[in-house]
Amino acid sequence: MIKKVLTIAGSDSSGGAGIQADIKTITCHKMYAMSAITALTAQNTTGVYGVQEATPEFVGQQIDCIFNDIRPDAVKIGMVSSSKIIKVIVEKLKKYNAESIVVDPVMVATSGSPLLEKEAMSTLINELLPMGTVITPNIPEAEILCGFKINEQDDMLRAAKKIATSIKGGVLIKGGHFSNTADDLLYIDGKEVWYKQEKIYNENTHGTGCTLSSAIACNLADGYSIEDSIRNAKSYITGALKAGLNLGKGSGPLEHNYNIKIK
Ligand SMILES: Nc1ncnc2c1ncn2[C@@H]1O[C@H](COP(=O)(O)OP(=O)(O)O)[C@@H](O)[C@H]1O
Ligand SMILES: Cc1ncc(COP(=O)(O)O)c(N)n1
Repeated sequence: MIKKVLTIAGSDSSGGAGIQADIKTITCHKMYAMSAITALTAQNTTGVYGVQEATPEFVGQQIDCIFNDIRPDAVKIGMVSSSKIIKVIVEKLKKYNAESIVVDPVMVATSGSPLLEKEAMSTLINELLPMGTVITPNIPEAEILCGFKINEQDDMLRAAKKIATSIKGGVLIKGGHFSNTADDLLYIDGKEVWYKQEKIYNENTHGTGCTLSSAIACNLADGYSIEDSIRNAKSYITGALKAGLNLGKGSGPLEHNYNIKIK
């Protein structure tokens, strides 16, 4: 039976991040993708130029339609922007007992544009992150969550341990923002697991976080453990970066379908 994966996130008009990256990733994993859109962004590889939020009621209505008809095997959550939207997502995920939830605490786009309202930060931290089977902050997001600067890998471990005190699930700190390495760290059940990867010299990293979190959700839907899901997802993102797609005037998108052979 085909696995079904839901993404709750924002739309990226340029197709590299957000809902579009998620649907491409899920489809490339040969799974069935569904979406609840939290916001429309007018965005391209150079920046975010406009945001039109969905109402919280409409976000809730989309989630109801999905769960009342085609129950997802895993859920990925990306851009959530406002406190009211986060609250409705939390309420619905609890109502439907959603499982295998990957929360990517999206705060700022790769281009530097904010994607989360300031007032929503505490709701994100106190209500949404604790629902995650695994959460996937990048270095700047992890710094906000732990309250100190992360300059090296020892700091990543200290940060993960601190963040894990208020989260039941796994904490994956992504190391893509370091200059020499792209090693990610999972901290789960008091154990650290490193996913080592040398840096690929490709400036086109628009949508890497969205893609990784969706790929983790796909692997969870397939029944892999959290540890193995991240290992497989890391291998997928590395391949998508290595494929070397070069589109747009700024930080371009990934080649999601690098491993698909139809023609
Ligand atoms: N240049 C790179 N080379 C190899 N892996 C990378 C590179 N940039 C990002 N990654 C990987 O992509 C994933 C997303 O990480 P990151 O870019 O840190 O997150 P975000 O997109 O949320 O800022 C991580 O697995 C990270 O290690
Ligand atoms: C709608 C939307 N959601 C998320 C991101 C973050 O993208 P990245 O994966 O590069 O951190 C984005 N740029 N746009």
